Amino acid sequence: MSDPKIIVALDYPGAAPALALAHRLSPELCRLKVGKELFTATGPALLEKLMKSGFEIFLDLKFHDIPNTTAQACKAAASLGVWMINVHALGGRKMLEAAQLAVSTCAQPPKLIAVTLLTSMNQQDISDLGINATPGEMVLRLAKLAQDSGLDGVVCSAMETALLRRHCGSKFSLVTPGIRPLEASLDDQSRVMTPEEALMAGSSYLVIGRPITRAVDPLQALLDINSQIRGL
Ligand SMILES: O=c1ccn([C@@H]2O[C@H](COP(=O)(O)O)[C@@H](O)[C@H]2O)c(=O)[nH]1
Repeated sequence: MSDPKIIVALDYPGAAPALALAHRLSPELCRLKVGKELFTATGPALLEKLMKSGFEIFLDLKFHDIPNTTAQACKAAASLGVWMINVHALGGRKMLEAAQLAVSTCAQPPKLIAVTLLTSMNQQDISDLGINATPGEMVLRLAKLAQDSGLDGVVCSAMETALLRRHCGSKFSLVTPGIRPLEASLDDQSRVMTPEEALMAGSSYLVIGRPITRAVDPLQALLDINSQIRGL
């Protein structure tokens, strides 16, 4: 089976545009991400349709709550048959361990990863929270916590990928949004890298939304990026 590196973020308000795009793409070229907007609008029914078309799904709901609530939410998400789910590392060790335990008891456990520091955030945003650390220091600390808690990987920016590869090893999944091809608009992202830079630094998977979904020809945009990263 192929292991496409690109995860296309289906950030749409409803099922119709998401399915229209999915029908133009193919599971050999990409995986798909369903996030808060689309899942809140459509629920599990859309996931079933996408999975029937052969796509592996990253269900990006970023659970962050007390341990019991997060664990039960992870169990419910895992039962949907998706490839990967996530929680916020800032929920802390007890929450992460509870989530991991809940997922591990499922018949077909999805990958479980933790969001470290959102790729939209920069040094000023961290300082505003009263945290005295650089993005790299904060991401490393949260990634180690996620790894110690038994998770499969983290969401980070590709700017931290090389650092995390050194400290967390080659098997830890590093899933990186904030990917922007050269000359693409940054939109609301702060810590960004190009697809080639991210994979050369050691990213496992690249989450890409608007540079593909808002392209005049989304399939061509995906094919272009796949050809830029071929062999990396
Ligand atoms: O730190 C994070 C965590 C999640 N995301 C999600 O990834 C995509 C990125 O979309 P673009 O259009 O390529 O900016 C989006 O669904 C976010 O919710 C993230 O960007 N950063």
